[in-house]
Amino acid sequence: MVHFSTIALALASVLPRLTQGAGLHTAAVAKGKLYFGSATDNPELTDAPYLAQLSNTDDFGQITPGNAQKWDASEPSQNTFSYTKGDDIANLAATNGQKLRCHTLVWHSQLPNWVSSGSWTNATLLAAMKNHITNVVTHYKGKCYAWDVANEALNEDGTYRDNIFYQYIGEAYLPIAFATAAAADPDAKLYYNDYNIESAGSKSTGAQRIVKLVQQYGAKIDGVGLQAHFIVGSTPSQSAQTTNLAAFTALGVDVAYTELDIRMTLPSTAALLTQQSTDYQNTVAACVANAKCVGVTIWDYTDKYSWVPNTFSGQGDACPWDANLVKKPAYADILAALGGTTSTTSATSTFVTTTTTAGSGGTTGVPLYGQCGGSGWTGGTTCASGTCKYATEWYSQCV
Ligand SMILES: O[C@@H]1[C@@H](O)[C@H](O[C@@H]2CO[C@@H](O[C@@H]3CO[C@@H](O[C@@H]4CO[C@@H](O)[C@H](O)[C@H]4O)[C@H](O)[C@H]3O)[C@H](O)[C@H]2O)OC[C@H]1O
Repeated sequence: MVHFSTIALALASVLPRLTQGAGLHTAAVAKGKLYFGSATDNPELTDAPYLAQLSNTDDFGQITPGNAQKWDASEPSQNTFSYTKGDDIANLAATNGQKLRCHTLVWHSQLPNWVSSGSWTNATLLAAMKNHITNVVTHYKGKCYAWDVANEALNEDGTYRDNIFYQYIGEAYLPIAFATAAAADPDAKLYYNDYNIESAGSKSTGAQRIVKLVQQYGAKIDGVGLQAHFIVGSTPSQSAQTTNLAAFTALGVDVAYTELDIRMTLPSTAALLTQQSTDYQNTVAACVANAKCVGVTIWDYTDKYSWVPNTFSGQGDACPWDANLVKKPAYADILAALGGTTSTTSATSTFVTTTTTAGSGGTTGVPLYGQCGGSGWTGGTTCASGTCKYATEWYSQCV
C-alpha cells in the first residue's frame, strides 16, 4: 500500500552540506584538470536560477553549446551563416571566464536539408565542407578552447558510418576536416568525439584508427572526446575506463569526457540514485587517474533541461542536479572523485528528516539531502519562516 511513514527526527540540522568554495571545477583544477563543465542551450538561458548556477565558476569552468553551433544552426542555407545563438553562449562563457568547448563541425545529424539531401559530387561536397569549417572556425577563432571537429563517424563495430561525407569523400573527409579546422584556428584543440568508446572494444579501436589516420595524413588532432551517455548500472567500471583512456593517450592525444550523463528508467528509486552516484564517481575518477584527461563536461547539469527524456522514452533523471536545481547524491560523489570534501555545518532552522515507503514518491531509507526550497527558502537548510520539511525525494520545503 502506498503511504508515507513519517519519522520526524526533529534535529537542529547537522546533515552534511557541501562546503562553499569547493565546487566541482575548483576541485578539478586542484587535481590538475583544466575544467569541470556543463553543456547548455539558448532557451534555458532565460531561466535566472538556472543561469546563476551555470555561471557559478566554482562548479563550472567550461561550457559547451548543446545545439547552437551545429551545422543546421550555423549554416542553415548554403553559404549563409548564422551565429547569433552560438555567439550568445560564447559571450556568456567569456563574461563568466569559462572555457568554451565548441560543438560540432562535421556530424551526420542535425544537418540542414541542403547538405543531407543535396546533389553532390566528391568535389562539391568537399568544397562545401571546407567552406563550412573555415567560416565557422574563423568566426569563433580565439574563443574555442576546443572544437569537436568530427562527431560520431563510426558504427558500433568500428567501421565507418555511412554518412554523406563518407559516401562522397571517403575516409579522407576526416583528416581534411581536421586540417581545415587547424588552418582556421591554429590554437584551438581539435577533437574526434563519439559515444560508446568509453571502454575497450571495436568502436574504441575504430576511434584509435581515426586518430592514427589523421596523424598519418599530417593533420593536427589534439584529443578524443568520450561522450559518455551512460545508463545507470551499465556504466563501464573505473578500471575498464582507465585502461581505455590509456589506449587513446598512448597515441599522443588528450582525452576528455565531453557529454557525461547517466540515465535511468523512470521512476527513480533510492537504489538507482545510489548506483548513479557510484557510476558518476567511477567515470570522473577514471579521468582523474589519467594525466592527459583534461576535463569532464556533463550534458547539462539539471534534469530540468536534459535531452534524455526527449530522446529515450521513459528514461531520465540523468544529471547531477534534479529538476528543481537541487543537487542529487551524484554531486557529492563526483566531488569526492575530484578530491573535494563535504563538511558538516549547522543550520539555523529545524530540519525534519523523513523516511517513506517505496512507491509513495520517496523510498524507505532515503536521506534528505539537506536542502530546502519553496516559500521562505533562503538557501541551504535555512527557512525565513517555518521549518524545513520533506516535500519530495530530494527536495524539502519551508512549512
Ligand atoms: O537538444 C538536443 C541536444 O542536447 C543533443 O545533443 C547531442 C546528444 O549527444 C550526442 O549525440 C547522441 C549520442 O548518443 C546517441 O545515442 C546512443 C546510442 O547508443 C547508446 O548505447 C548510448 O547510450 C546512446 O547515448 C544518440 O543517437 C546521439 O544523437 C551529440 O554529440 C550531441 O550533440 O542533440 C539533439 C538535440 O535535440
